[in-house]
Amino acid sequence: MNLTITDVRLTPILVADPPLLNTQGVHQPYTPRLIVEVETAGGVVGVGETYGDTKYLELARPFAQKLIGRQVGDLNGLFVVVEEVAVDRSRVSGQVDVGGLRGVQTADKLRLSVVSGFEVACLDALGKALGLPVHALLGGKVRDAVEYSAYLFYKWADHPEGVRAEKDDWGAAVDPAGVVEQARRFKERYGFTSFKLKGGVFPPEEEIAAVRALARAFPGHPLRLDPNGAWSVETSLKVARELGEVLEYLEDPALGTAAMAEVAARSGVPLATNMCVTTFAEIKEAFTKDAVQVVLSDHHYWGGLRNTQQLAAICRAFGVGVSMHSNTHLGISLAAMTHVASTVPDLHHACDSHYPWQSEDVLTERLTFDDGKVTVSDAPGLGVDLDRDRLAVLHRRWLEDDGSLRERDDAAAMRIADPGWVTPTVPRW
Ligand SMILES: O=C([O-])C(=O)C[C@H](O)[C@@H](O)C(=O)[O-]
Ligand SMILES: [Mg+2]
Repeated sequence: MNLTITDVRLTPILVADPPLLNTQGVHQPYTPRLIVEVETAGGVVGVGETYGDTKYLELARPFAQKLIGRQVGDLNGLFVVVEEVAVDRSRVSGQVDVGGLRGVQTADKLRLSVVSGFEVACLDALGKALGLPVHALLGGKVRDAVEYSAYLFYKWADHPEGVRAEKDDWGAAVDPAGVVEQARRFKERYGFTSFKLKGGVFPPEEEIAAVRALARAFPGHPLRLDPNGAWSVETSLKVARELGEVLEYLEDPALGTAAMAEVAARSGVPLATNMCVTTFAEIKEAFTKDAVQVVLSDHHYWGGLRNTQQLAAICRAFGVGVSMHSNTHLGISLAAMTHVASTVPDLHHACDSHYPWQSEDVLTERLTFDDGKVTVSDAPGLGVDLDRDRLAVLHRRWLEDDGSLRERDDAAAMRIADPGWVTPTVPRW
């Protein structure tokens, strides 16, 4: 079996996204993703998916060229080769800014975010070539299904008038009643039993009221609130006092390890993060200061499925919980998340996924949630098939875009509705 990589195809696409609100603004009507295909001399094709903004494409293109002639099973080599690709320094700030819903922005992290799409594609190809599911290549599943939580968002019924968009059927959710209604639908449609509300949108009192309404409507169900670091330490402590009884955890209430450590020390509520621990380099300080009790991994920016397993092992050693974060993603990534999550022994919290918000996909068959869970596929590779016609349609949308949607920019999308909008400084409350 010849496992030499002979071709790597990169297809940037724009996928429909509803008007979901977060502390920065609102989601654009279409968001960029990159689909990676790795083909071997034996004719096997593996697929991966990652961020599709220009800064990722700029790295992915030269990286793809360097992989031709290498072995698809040389996963460690991906991390060596990517170091040879220069990162445009103007693309990284080295800071956690409020635009960084995913934490610090570094050259390494940019590279890892690109590698992850290729690592998944290589694992898919390797699995298909060997007749083994990706979870087997990762050491084997320890569960047959992976549980996800309902990812609730404040949202408008529609994107601003005059903006080209796909219509969704979720309606508006801008108050406690709307949030509860959205949660009911999530439960009805997918069977989710835990709920996460994306906060940092309205003043904390309104978000506290929404979580209380959820607690009344779904007694005993795990609840989370995530304002993406929008609150001060004092506000975080107030919310923790008011909601401590009903929250499974509070996610990134305040920005940065020092602030998180203070909130953790002064409140009894467990804190989760996908903002202050987003790289291996950030682990030591955060764990030493006991700043977080749950790390929400994301294989995209941690550098793939095997790095996610390494993160889980470190968390285990420190008695810190692990679960998964998600941004807008398609079925390839949901399959990848499910494979890796199935191999992590102590996964004690339902993982996040935006997938229910994505009405479009590039697969011949969408993945489904049953009782809030995705069944772990035992088919070779990821167990998904690319729909080339759909891929072409979504790529055409990217080609035809004048450039305004090719970079995800929630603040710019908000300015269409509210021309005076500027990305809020933090703490916002
Ligand atoms: O858990 C989180 O912090 C996120 O999911 C960040 C995301 O960027 C989310 O807020 C979004 O896409 O609006
Ligand atoms: Mg978060």
